[in-house]
Amino acid sequence: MASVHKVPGSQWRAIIESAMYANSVKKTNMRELYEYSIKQPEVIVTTEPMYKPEVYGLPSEAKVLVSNDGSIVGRTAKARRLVRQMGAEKDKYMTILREAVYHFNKKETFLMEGIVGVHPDFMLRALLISPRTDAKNMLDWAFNFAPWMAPWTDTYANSRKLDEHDIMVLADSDWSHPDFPDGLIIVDEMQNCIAILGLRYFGERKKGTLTLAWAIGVRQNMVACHGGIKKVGNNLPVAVFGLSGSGKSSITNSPDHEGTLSADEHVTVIHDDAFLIDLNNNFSVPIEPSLFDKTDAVTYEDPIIKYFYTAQNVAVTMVPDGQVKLVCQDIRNRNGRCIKTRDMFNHTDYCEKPGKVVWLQKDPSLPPVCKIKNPWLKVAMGASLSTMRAKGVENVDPKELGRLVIEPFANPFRVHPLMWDCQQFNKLFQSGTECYIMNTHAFGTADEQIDIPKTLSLKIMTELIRGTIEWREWKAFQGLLIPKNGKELFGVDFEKKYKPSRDKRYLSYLRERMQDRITFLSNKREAKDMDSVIIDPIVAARTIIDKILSEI
Ligand SMILES: Nc1ncnc2c1ncn2[C@@H]1O[C@H](COP(=O)(O)OP(=O)(O)O)[C@@H](O)[C@H]1O
Ligand SMILES: C=C(OP(=O)(O)O)C(=O)O
Repeated sequence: MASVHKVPGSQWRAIIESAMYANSVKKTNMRELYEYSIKQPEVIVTTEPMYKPEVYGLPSEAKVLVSNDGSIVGRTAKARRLVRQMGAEKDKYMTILREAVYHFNKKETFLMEGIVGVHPDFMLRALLISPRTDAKNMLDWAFNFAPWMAPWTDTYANSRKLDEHDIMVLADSDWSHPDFPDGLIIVDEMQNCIAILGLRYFGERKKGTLTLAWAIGVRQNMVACHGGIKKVGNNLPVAVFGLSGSGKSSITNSPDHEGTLSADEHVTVIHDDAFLIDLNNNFSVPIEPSLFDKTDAVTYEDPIIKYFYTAQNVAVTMVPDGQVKLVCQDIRNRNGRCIKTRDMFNHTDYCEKPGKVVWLQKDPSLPPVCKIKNPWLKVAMGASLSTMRAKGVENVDPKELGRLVIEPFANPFRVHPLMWDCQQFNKLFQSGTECYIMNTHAFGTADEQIDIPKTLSLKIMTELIRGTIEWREWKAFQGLLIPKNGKELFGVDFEKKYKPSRDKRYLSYLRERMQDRITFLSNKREAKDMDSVIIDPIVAARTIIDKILSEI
C-alpha cells in the first residue's frame, strides 16, 4: 500500500482531517457526484456523449457537463500561503482556518476518495472534501486523478509503500473574508494537506493536489516536473518544461509534429503537464491519468470532443433539433478547458528518464533553439526560466501580462526550497541528460520582434529528437550553442530571421536579460536559497558580452 495512515503531525493537518468526520460529511462516489452535478444549478448538461463513462461506473448515456466560473477563470497564485513561511502570522491563519472549517462543517459536504499517481512506483491515497453544491468540481478532480475504485485500487494495492501521509484537500468555494478578496490557500506540504478557500476554478484543486504530490516526490529523491514528456520511436524521452501557455501540451501531444515526423517515428505520450523522474530507478512517471487541457483550438463539432469527460469555462449552444453542443475556441472567455482522456493518442504510464530536457521560455532575447553545454549553466537557465504569463490562465494584474517574469523550472507550485530542485536537476544532468532552451514566443528587440510559430517549434522538436541539428558556439552567450545548419533544416529564411545579430541594440538587450537572471538568482542567494556555483556561469557569460559591447 502506498501512502500510510499517520496521526496528524501539525495543527493544520489536525484541523483539516478532523473536518472530514463531521456529521455533515458524506462519503461519496462517482455515480453520486454525477447525479448531484447534473442537478447543480449552474451546471450545463450538454448532449455531447461523455467518453467511456462505464469505466467510472457512470450510466452509459452520461453526457459532457459544463461548469462556468464567473469573473475568474484562471489560477490565483497570490492566494497561496505556505505554513512554513507564515512566521508570526501563523496564529492569524490558524484562527481563520478553524473558523472556515466551523462554517464548512455546518453545510452538507461530500468526501471523495481518490488516487494520485498512476504507476505503482508512485501512488498516494487522496481525500477531497467540498460542499455537496460543488459536486462538479469533485467529479472533475476524480476524472483528472483517479477515483477510489477498480482498476486503480488494484494497482494501488500493489504499489510501493511510501512513508507519507495520505493527501488531504479541503475546498470551499463559498468561503469569503474581507481581508482576502482573492481567496486563500493554506499549504502544509510537510503534512500533505491543503485548504483552498473562496476559489471556484478547478485548476486550484488540480494544481493544489499536484503541489503536494510534487513535494512528496522530491522527498523520495525524485525530480518534480511541471512539464510534458513523450517518446518518439526508440529515442530516449524528451521533456518540455514551461509555464501555462508556453506550449507543453501543443508540443507533447502532437502526434506528427505537423507532418514533420515520418510514419516510423511513432509518438508515445506519457503526460503533458505533470510527472516525476525517479532518479534511483531511472524512470519517469505521470501523476495524473487524464489531461486538463485548453480548448482554444477546439472547433465546433471537433472530432476531439468525443474524448472529453467534462468541460469548464466554455460556451454552449442549442441547435434546432434540440442538441446542446459545446462551443469552444475561447469564444466565451479565455482559458476554456476540458478534462479528456489520454486515449486520444498512444500513451503509456512510464518511460525512462528523459534523454533531453527543454526549457520552454518566452524570452525574446533568445533564438528559437539553443543547446546548453555546461551542467551548472543547464541548471542556471532552468532556475532562471524567463517567460511571460498567458492571458486568462492566471488571475494577475493585467499589467503583469506581456512582462517578462522568472519562474524557476516553470514551477510556480514549488513549496520546497529552490535549491532542492537545483540539486535534483543537477543530478539528472550529471547522469547524462542533455539540455536545450526553446523560445516559443518571438525573437528580437521590442520593435523588431519576429514571431516564432508553433510549426517551427514542432519542426525544431523533430530535428532535436533526430539529433540532426549541428551546433556552433554562440560567441555572445558563452556556454550556449546555436544551430549551424538551420537553413537546411528549417528553411532558407531561418538564419535571416533568427540569427542573433552583432548589433549593439540587440546585444545590450541580451545583456539586460542575462543581468535579470543574475539579479534574480543573486536575490535567492541572499535569501539562502541559491548557490554561487549556479550563478557563476551566467556571470561569466555576461563578462564576455560586456567585453564585446565595450569594443563596439
Ligand atoms: N512556437 C510555439 N510553440 C508552441 N505553442 C505555440 C507557439 N506559438 C504559439 N503557440 C500557441 O500557444 C498556446 C500554447 O498552449 P499549450 O500548448 O496549451 O501550453 P501549456 O500546455 O504549456 O499550457 C497554443 O494556443 C499554441 O497554439
Ligand atoms: C492549469 C494550469 O496550467 P497548465 O496550462 O499548464 O495546465 C495552471 O497553471 O493553472
